[in-house]
Amino acid sequence: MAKTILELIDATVTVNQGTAEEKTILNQVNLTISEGDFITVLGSNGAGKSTLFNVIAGTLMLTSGQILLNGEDINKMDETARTSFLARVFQDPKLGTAPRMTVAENLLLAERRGLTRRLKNRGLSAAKQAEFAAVAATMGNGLDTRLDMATGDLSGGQRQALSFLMATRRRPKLLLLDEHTAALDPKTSEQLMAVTDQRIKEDKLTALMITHHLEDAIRYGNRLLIMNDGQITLDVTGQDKAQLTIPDLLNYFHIY
Ligand SMILES: Nc1ncnc2c1ncn2[C@@H]1O[C@H](COP(=O)(O)OP(=O)(O)OP(=O)(O)O)[C@@H](O)[C@H]1O
Repeated sequence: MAKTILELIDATVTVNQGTAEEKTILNQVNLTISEGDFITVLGSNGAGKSTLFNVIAGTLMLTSGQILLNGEDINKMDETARTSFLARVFQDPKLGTAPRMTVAENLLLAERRGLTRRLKNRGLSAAKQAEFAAVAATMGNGLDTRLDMATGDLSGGQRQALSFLMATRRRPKLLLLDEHTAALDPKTSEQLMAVTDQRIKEDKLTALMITHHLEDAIRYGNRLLIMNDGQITLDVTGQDKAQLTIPDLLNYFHIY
């Protein structure tokens, strides 16, 4: 059996406590994530999907319940500390890359995050440049020919491909994809999705991906969650997931 990497136990977040706006936005969620899981996450607007990611990433603290990484309570670990094992890609291509730095410099930054200053300040060698060109070429969108271009001048698709490369460069133990293809045109979105799937499989990454594309949620990953009103209302894996159809999913949405 695959090893458990992350566990949420009765995870609850209540905002605006003690006021008229008090609301429980994550409601006693229990979730066990195994190493190598690729979990697609569906749910209507406001269902709590980003809240779930925020709790895992440490941008939101639990009001009650527990979050365990390899069995250790990390509820008090802040967002910065969690970047040692976790990376996140957002919907907006502008997040996650520094616009005035070149593509190669951004990649170098991602690779050296958390290292000592001496190592960080090492220049960009020809060998490194060649390595980055090879990595960027795997994205299949011309990013490899733009290594010296300021990131702010890239197309949205190229910039999002760079964000994805930066997030996966150091093989995070946990990868959170927060609608990372939603802002792209259909062809570019499909291309990034295929590369995402390939990278997750090849590097044996553990990943969660929020999406509103029902087709993608069924097609990719080994497990599918549906969230509604701060709770996980469907959690299917393996064959049960593979057999799901779009009408099945629509049916769940109508129920909730
Ligand atoms: N920090 C916060 N303070 C108050 N309310 C919040 C906070 N974060 C989220 N919410 C509320 O919690 C609910 C769930 O929000 P969340 O962003 O998790 O939904 P979502 O499923 O990601 O939706 P979408 O598909 O629209 O991105 C919403 O009603 C939202 O307004």
